Amino acid sequence: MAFVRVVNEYKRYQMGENKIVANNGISFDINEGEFAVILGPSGAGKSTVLNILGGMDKPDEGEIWVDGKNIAAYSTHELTQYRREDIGFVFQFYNLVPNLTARENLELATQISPNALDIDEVLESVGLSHRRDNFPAQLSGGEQQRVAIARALAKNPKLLLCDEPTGALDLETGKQILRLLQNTAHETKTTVIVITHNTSIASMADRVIYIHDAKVREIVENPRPRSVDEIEW
Ligand SMILES: Nc1ncnc2c1ncn2[C@@H]1O[C@H](COP(=O)(O)OP(=O)(O)OP(=O)(O)O)[C@@H](O)[C@H]1O
Repeated sequence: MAFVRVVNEYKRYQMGENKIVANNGISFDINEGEFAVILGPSGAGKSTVLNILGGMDKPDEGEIWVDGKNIAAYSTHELTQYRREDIGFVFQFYNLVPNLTARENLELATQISPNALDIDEVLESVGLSHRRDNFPAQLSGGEQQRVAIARALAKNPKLLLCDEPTGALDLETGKQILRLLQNTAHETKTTVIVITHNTSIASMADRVIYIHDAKVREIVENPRPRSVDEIEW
């Protein structure tokens, strides 16, 4: 079985009189160690999928298999543990704790995870050893996003989930972040899932899942993903 398998997943929101179908029978597979991109326009249902994969929300129907376990059937307690131990999350606006240094931000995250990696090694792997004692406000946007990625990776998660990770960055810095995420998947075998509406990223991915109007429209497997330097923006 694939490392991630989403089977016929539905999520609906009641908004007053209206029912919004955010995910309408979503199914896809992602293999371990893949750099996967979920692509679609605003409102297509991408964040809903990511939040469900991250255990922050539950589907109304369907199965969500991660590493052989159906998290859709998890209790609240099991989901809390899943979020703590198995999931690394990277957001568009970094969400670092402003009064903690880069290193302390990692320390905080690893305190709740039993599988944590060595913080200094992880900071080195994202090229930030020399900035470890700096506070977020003393770092550039790209450096802050690197700290956020390091913080997520330091937990040694099964899935690294990224919500528009380059959305707040300029082109060159965004490319560096994508390079880091692609390398992370291919070199450490961490499964990385990025949601974005930036179609340029598609050719870098091992797998692209196109979502439109709450449904999967197409899934493209890419046996020869490009490096970020080969991509036309
Ligand atoms: N908590 C919620 N309550 C009500 N409606 C919601 C909720 N979360 C999402 N929706 C709705 O579900 C639909 C899908 O939203 P979602 O955020 O998953 O899309 P998206 O593809 O991630 O969009 P974007 O790229 O703009 O973030 C939208 O119509 C949105 O308004």
